[in-house]
Amino acid sequence: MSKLIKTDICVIGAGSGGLSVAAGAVQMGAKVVLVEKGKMGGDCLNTGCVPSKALLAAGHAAENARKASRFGISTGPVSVNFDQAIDHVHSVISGIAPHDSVERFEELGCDVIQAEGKFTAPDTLVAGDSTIKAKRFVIATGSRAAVPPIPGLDAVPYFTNENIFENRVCPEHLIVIGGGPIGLEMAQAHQQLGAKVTIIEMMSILPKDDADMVSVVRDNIKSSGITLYEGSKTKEVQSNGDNVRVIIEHDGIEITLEGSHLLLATGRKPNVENLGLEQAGVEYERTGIIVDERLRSSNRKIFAIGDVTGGLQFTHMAGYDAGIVIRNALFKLPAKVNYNAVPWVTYTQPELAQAGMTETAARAKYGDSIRVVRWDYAENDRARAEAETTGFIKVVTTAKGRILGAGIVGRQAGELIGLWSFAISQKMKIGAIAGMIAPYPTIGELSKRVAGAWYTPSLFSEKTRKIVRFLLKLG
Ligand SMILES: Cc1cc2nc3c(=O)[nH]c(=O)nc-3n(C[C@H](O)[C@H](O)[C@H](O)COP(=O)(O)OP(=O)(O)OC[C@H]3O[C@@H](n4cnc5c(N)ncnc54)[C@H](O)[C@@H]3O)c2cc1C
Ligand SMILES: NC(=O)c1ccc[n+]([C@@H]2O[C@H](COP(=O)([O-])OP(=O)(O)OC[C@H]3O[C@@H](n4cnc5c(N)ncnc54)[C@H](O)[C@@H]3O)[C@@H](O)[C@H]2O)c1
Repeated sequence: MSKLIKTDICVIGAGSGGLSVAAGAVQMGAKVVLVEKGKMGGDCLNTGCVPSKALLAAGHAAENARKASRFGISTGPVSVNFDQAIDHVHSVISGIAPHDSVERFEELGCDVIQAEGKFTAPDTLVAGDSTIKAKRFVIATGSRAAVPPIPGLDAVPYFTNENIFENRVCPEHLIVIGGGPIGLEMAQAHQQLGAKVTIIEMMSILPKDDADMVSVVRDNIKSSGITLYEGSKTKEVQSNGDNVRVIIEHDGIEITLEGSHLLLATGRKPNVENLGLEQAGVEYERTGIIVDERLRSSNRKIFAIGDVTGGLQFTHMAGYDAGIVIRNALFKLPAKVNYNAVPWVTYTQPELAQAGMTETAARAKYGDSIRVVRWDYAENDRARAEAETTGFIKVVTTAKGRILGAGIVGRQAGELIGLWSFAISQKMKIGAIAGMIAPYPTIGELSKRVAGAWYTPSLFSEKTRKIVRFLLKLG
């Protein structure tokens, strides 16, 4: 017999977004039901950020050992135990899992239902043997790998992010279709752990990032031995015994690639199916659930957050969205999203990080009045000491110096971008960063130096020299 539950908030999906809403709302006194059909923690913990960064860490460790000779340290040939690298991945997941677990959320006071949720009416969701009536619903059902319509794909085995972290044998030759962040991070992790890797990208890699910065990543990917085909169409996939054959068209020429394994990293699809969205009066399109600036769907009592809305698909954005929903649903405040200062990072070696507008986006909005300043890692003493001088920081401002965007490609770029995201969100001018005291020698000095470079043309000009000479004459 069906159990009727009446609640304040019902959250569907216990990934980055859903867990943040549930934890926040219940600790602020709301009655919360959390519905999850799969693993608690969603994509980020189980098949996304956490395993990918753990596998990259293993790859980077192998690569750093290989490169140790530049410091006069000899390691001998580096041998990789791939199975143990995957053990590391799963131990990281298990270490974080209690934080996202059913037990923790029940302890916080949530009613956790482990079943698939489906709306049957605008104010009713059915999950397992429970019928839930809530004052507000939050859809946080995430996304999954999009599988492109490549002929032959249904007849060959392939990895997506959902099963690649279960593979315990290092691929002899991994063919990756898609050169976005998933494709590049997984390509590099596998290459550094000993696989031969080929990437096929139909446009150009990392299309959402600054082209100058992407070219640094591209050079590094290629010089590491990964074969990269950009602007290439995947025409067909065939199985060949234990191998997979991928036929591509590159520069008008047909090329047949033979690999041991195939990874699809060709973007995401929102999880909108089987949710009863029509019964709930929630409109959606191919890219996801349609929401307004307050993250309300076409049914004003149902919010949608994170990947299922198809916007910026990052864990920190799902968390940010959660905060907006809490303010709207619990405190009845008309809080709206502001994505002006959003940071994101691709965790390859070198890392690529962006916050706010790229140069191209800023030029499109403000024209040629913008100013662009740049500073190279090669000019940074810490980067020299660590023999990691590849990369640069680029900052885009208005003519008057308000920071519009910053991009960093190089060592620890992801750690450095937070300062710029903060500065953009606070509408700061570049002078605030130029005036900051940065400890020496840190990679972080790059931020101060690039900000200082903004003033170089006026500071070291003939006009300044004249003023200084005049003032000195006064005694
Ligand atoms: C390989 C990879 C690496 C990534 N790396 C990063 C990174 O480094 N940094 C970063 O910021 N982002 C990264 N991301 C993106 C990040 O994982 C997502 O943006 C984030 O997980 C989205 O959170 P979410 O809450 O919207 O969805 P999810 O985390 O996907 O959670 C949705 C949950 O809803 C559940 N669900 C779905 N339908 C139903 C239903 N009908 N009933 C009940 N439950 C349901 C699902 O089982 C799932 O648990 C990565 C993604 C991938 C795939
Ligand atoms: N470090 C991070 O924060 C991180 C890491 C991984 C994923 N993510 C998130 O997950 C999202 C999904 O990542 P993704 O890399 O799958 O998607 P993506 O959309 O960013 O990139 C997919 C790439 O595949 C290419 N592509 C699509 N179809 C193709 C085909 N048939 N043949 C060849 N190339 C094809 C596209 O041109 C694109 O460059 C990202 O946009 C990001 O939001 C974030």
